[in-house]
Amino acid sequence: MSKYKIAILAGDGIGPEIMQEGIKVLKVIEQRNEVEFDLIEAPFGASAYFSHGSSFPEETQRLVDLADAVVKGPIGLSHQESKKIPVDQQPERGALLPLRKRLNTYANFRPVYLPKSLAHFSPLKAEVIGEGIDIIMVRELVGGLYFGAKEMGVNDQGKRYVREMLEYDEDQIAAILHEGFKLAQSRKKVLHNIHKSNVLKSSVLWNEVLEEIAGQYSDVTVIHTLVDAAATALCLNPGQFDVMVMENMFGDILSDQGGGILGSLGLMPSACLGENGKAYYEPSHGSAPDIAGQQIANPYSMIGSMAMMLEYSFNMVDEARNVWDAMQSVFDAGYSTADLSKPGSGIKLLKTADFGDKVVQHLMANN
Ligand SMILES: NC(=O)c1ccc[n+]([C@@H]2O[C@H](COP(=O)([O-])OP(=O)(O)OC[C@H]3O[C@@H](n4cnc5c(N)ncnc54)[C@H](O)[C@@H]3O)[C@@H](O)[C@H]2O)c1
Ligand SMILES: CC(C)[C@H](C(=O)O)[C@@H](O)C(=O)O
Ligand SMILES: [Mg+2]
Repeated sequence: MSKYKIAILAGDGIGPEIMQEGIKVLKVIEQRNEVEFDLIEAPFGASAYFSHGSSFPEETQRLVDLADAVVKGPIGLSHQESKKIPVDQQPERGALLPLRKRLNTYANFRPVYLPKSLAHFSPLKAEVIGEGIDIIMVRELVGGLYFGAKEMGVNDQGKRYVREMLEYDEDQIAAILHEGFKLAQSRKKVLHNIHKSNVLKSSVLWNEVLEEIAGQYSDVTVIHTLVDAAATALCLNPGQFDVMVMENMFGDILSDQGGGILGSLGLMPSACLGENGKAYYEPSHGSAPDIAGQQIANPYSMIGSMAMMLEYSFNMVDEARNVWDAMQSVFDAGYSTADLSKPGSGIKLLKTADFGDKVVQHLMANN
């Protein structure tokens, strides 16, 4: 019997609601495999700030250090509410970025997936979706603008100013590019390198490093695309992309655009991987304060993140596949949550918990 300790950080907004559905799925996986999941909940995010005085309390820090994997719901407050917390202690700066740094999860895999049969979820025309969308965005997660030196103050002319640095060294760049190349090798052997070397020196170094290591992956074709052009191409012809590799900020923005072309951020799971098995799993989206507490959020992103954990942290590849298939079966049967079931769409509406229940039913049926 394998035993795994999983830190459960439910987070804010819709976090607890969608986490609940992911846990339902893990319980099923546990029942039918020689595996035991020790699920340990811990405070994290704005809710933790209010209850414990810190958005990443020490007890949670200790837990993520010893856990075999961490699953995390989205954190954060609405723009207005966030003013109740001092800027540096807000959960994005005070919890999420420190979690990424602590586990050194430099490689963030964000699948953007929509089979042809679900093209009606997308705001794009069926002919634009073509044979479907099947992209994995590989985002560098512990460098760049997010973690560079920052300074704010008043300059010699008495003007307030800010300076934040986009910093990378060659090892950080090589590490994420290797991830992109290896993934491309296991898929269509095409790597879209997303950059902005016409302006940013960071992209010039990025591309230099890419040229240096590309020889190790001679079976992979590299296609260079400027990030702004990539944004357009994602809307006009998403089918041209397979593996896209990019720095932190580009990946943040393009992955949300990925959710847009699918039809909902609720379809965006992700895996954040580091060295020596360190990993955490989270939806790509935020805490959705506009719909929190109403049981209308789509838990696909959270359940999908758990499927990625089964595959990457526990090597339970078949069960991960079963989870994806079960979610697909719910959609194929004509159901979805409110984000994808607009009035008149003909799609039968499910509450958050009902979606989780249906996934469980399909999983059990596929035993
Ligand atoms: N990794 C994270 O924890 C993370 C990621 C992004 C944003 N945030 C934080 O979340 C807060 C809200 O940010 P935002 O409103 O800009 O973005 P958001 O991703 O929370 O929401 C954007 C839109 O997508 C919808 N949406 C998101 N997830 C959904 C789901 N599972 N099902 C159905 N609809 C869904 C929301 O209702 C909203 O209309 C902010 O505090 C932000 O900093 C956290
Ligand atoms: C909340 C925020 C810090 C985070 C990011 O920008 O990385 C989020 O938008 C994401 O995409 O995970
Ligand atoms: Mg984002």
